[in-house]
Amino acid sequence: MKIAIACDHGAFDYKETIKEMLIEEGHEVIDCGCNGTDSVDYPDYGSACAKLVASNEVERGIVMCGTGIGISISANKVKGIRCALCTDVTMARLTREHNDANMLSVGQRTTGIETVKDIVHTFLNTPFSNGERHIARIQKIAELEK
Ligand SMILES: O=C[C@H](O)[C@H](O)[C@H](O)COP(=O)(O)O
Repeated sequence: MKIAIACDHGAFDYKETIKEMLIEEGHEVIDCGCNGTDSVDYPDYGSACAKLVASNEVERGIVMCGTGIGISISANKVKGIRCALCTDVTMARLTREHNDANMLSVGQRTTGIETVKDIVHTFLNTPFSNGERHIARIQKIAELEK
């Protein structure tokens, strides 16, 4: 799968770990930064990653910051993005099945790395349920963007 990944300084270590894991597993990863632990602004990186997803240059986006909150809010400002902040595997499964989330957000300061690895695998491997009620709700989200 072609995946874009981004973080701020608060999640640089996790971004590097998850990027390496995905590449080892055979995914193509586009790294949108940041590139170190010097303080940066998460909207810059969250939006860069989200634009690659929205333009279909990549299939999925994964973003990270201290909590995962700021960078997910930023990603969700880009039209067509459904970015889900997940703190456990159940949330990752349900956001794929119910929301057809195209981006995942996690927090380095809030969620352990082994849980994050499981969340990422679940997010990438769970298909959308295609349920009629879910499709109708996602269409309503899209209407809000008009
Ligand atoms: O939602 C925002 C993120 O958690 C940021 O990673 C966090 O606010 C950065 O905080 P600081 O600049 O104090 O490292």
